[in-house]
Amino acid sequence: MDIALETEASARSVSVEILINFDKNNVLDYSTADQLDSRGRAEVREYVQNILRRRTYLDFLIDEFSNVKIKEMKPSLKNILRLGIYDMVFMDSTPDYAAINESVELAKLKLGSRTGDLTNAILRNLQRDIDNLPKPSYEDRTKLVATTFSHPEWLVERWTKRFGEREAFKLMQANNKRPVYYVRANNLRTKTENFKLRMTKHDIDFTESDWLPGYFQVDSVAPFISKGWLDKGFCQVQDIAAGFAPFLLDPQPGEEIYDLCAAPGTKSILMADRMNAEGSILAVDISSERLDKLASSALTYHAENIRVRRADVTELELDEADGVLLDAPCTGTGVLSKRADLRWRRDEEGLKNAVEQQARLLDSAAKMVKKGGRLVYSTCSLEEEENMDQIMNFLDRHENFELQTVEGYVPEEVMVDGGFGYQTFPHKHNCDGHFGVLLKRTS
Ligand SMILES: C[S@@+](CC[C@H](N)C(=O)[O-])C[C@H]1O[C@@H](n2cnc3c(N)ncnc32)[C@H](O)[C@@H]1O
Repeated sequence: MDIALETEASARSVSVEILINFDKNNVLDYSTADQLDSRGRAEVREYVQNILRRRTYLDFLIDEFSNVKIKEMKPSLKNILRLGIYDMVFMDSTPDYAAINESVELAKLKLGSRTGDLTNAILRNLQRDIDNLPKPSYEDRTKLVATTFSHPEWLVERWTKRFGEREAFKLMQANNKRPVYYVRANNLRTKTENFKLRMTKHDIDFTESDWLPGYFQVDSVAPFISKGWLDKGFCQVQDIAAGFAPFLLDPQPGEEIYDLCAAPGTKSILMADRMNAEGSILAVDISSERLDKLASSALTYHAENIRVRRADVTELELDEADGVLLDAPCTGTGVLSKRADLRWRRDEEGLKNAVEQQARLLDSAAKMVKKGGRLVYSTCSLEEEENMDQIMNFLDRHENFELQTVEGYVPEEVMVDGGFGYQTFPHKHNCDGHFGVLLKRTS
């Protein structure tokens, strides 16, 4: 076997392991991919996210072409078939015979020759109908849509009710596409103009955004990894909508800034850049593992004004700062293209818990803002309870805060609520879904 094929074969096998673990434990753990080279690791992430983006539809196809129902299948067979069918239906670059052979070999290796034969039979059945695949035809509309677009039924119901069916379809379609990527030039290590020249010199295609300075939409982040530009701190991979919250806080050189819920730190680094690393950023997070990543990034990016503190924000007492960013933990329904796993890990109960946790975090964050100071609240959620409803409830509890306009900080097309907040949507704005507001402490 040549090296490329060998890498692909092991990437398939590792992907299946990761998907089995996800089915069993609801945890997406890529550590088994560490044994592969960088290309193999990238392939594993692609495979896993692609399968998770299409999971319900793939399971529907398995049931259509197999005599053994998916409910009765072992997790390993289920995931080998999902991967094989994904390749055959969605990947033009993999010939069907190769997808079938690889899947059969993997099934034999993991489950024995009889399961290899079963895999072969199911995939060959599908291959015969590949140009005329069956479509889900359930009477239950929610189930039909959930299967077609591979989203959980609770989200289908919620979004259809809120946006109407046509727009909900567009949103789900956007979630099932390959994500859009942006890189941001880090001016603490290079200058945006030099970074542009560097990309041009290395024949990297990019589109400079006119939404925020220093952001470039790119096809893939692979060249930035392979050329070592992330390790050298020349640029960060950061969705442009994730950049809005730090721009809204607008930290100035010399100010005292708290980044609560800061890890892994992409927004802290951006703020350090905006402050020219002058003044102070205290980056707080409850997770030491994620804070370690933040501390190491701060070194890489020359963000010398960042200090880190491990703490639960709801129990933290600090002096009042000029500006506080609360980038709260949330359901993440705005990032389901990049984090396809989240759609299977979230439910209505999780949404309720997130809302309660965000309210507690907001109340604590409010205590750390000095009079006249700013508080930015942001999420990567599309859900109103986590976003503007959350802020309205906060304002009911805190009369000494008022909403400020976001005009002048973010592009007009993403402004909501008369300019008192921003919200991006994957199907409308060609980026992840993020929400944010700017609050001022008045007394
Ligand atoms: C949305 S992520 C933050 C992303 C980060 N701002 C960035 O841009 O890289 C939310 C973070 O909140 C942290 N977190 C959750 N509950 C917390 C708490 N009670 N106190 C402090 N951090 C908490 C999580 O560990 C997680 O790192």
